Amino acid sequence: MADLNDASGILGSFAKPEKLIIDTDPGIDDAMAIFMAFRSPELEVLGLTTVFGNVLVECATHNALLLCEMAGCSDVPVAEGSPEPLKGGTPRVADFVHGSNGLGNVILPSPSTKKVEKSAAEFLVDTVSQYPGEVSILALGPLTNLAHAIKMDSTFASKVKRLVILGGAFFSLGNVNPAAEANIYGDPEAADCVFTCGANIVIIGINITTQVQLTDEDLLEIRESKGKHAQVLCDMCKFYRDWHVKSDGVYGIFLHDPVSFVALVRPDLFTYKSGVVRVETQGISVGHTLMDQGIKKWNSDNPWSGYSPVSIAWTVKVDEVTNYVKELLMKP
Ligand SMILES: O=c1[nH]c(=O)c2ncn([C@@H]3O[C@H](CO)[C@@H](O)[C@H]3O)c2[nH]1
Repeated sequence: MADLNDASGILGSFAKPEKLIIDTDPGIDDAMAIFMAFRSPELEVLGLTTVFGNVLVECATHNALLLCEMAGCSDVPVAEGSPEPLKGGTPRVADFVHGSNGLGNVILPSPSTKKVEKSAAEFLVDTVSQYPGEVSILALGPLTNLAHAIKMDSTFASKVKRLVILGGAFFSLGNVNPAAEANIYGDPEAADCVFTCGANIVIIGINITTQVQLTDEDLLEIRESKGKHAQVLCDMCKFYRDWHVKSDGVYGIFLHDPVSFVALVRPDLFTYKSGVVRVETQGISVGHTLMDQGIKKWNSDNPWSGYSPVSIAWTVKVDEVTNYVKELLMKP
């Protein structure tokens, strides 16, 4: 497994950018992470795949196309993914966090491009097969598309370079309820499938992402900067910020998706623990993520036994990650 604390592989050479697919449900903090990825020369964004989550999947696709266009990257393919969780039923959406259009109710033009014909799972499987061992995936929403890809191609997991996931709350409170974080709660069966698939996985939980915030002062500084997308992002963030005041008493925003993006490009700014992670799929704690850290030798097998370990972010260099996000958002 790659040494997560060694960033030299990705940062040492700009000669060969790392191939990346972003699986996303944009979403205001998704928009930030997507813009950040497009502004990072060490990455080559091969495509966006969309999923329900912060918004319905049709809205996620609309927003993904629009964000690509705003970034000047309208040639980047967008493949629409799952409208519902693996087991079916009405998807849970978080319009109370992101506004009814997912982008803070900011009025924006419609995209002029269209989604590709392939489904998200087909796009993931085909692209990863085209470049085995070379494509990383940044997963910012419920893990339904990835679970479909794993079920579609039994070699998918072994061919993904790195899978960096925003999801879960490790040994801390969720944000849907005390047990569960929104992305995992949105499709717990998919999350359990992905976490146990054997891929090279790094999970960034909200126990990490809630430590990294932009204050109202930071948002003002970004708005007044010459950052390429600073104005529009700050407009979107008004709605998101008001939710944080109401929900968490925070006069600012949590940087969930941007922090996960930073973990992709600057893994050295985090420490990690390795262990098997399972997801509760029933009962009052549905969506709860629980890691066996391997500290205890169990007397008998349990539902964690026999699966490959994943890495979960354990600590974060808060100031350095915050500054990394700010600098990228303020880049002209
Ligand atoms: O349902 C939600 N409730 C929240 O409080 C909340 N805060 C942020 N989010 C979104 O869900 C992911 C993190 O759990 C990110 O995509 C946030 O935008 C939330 N979703």
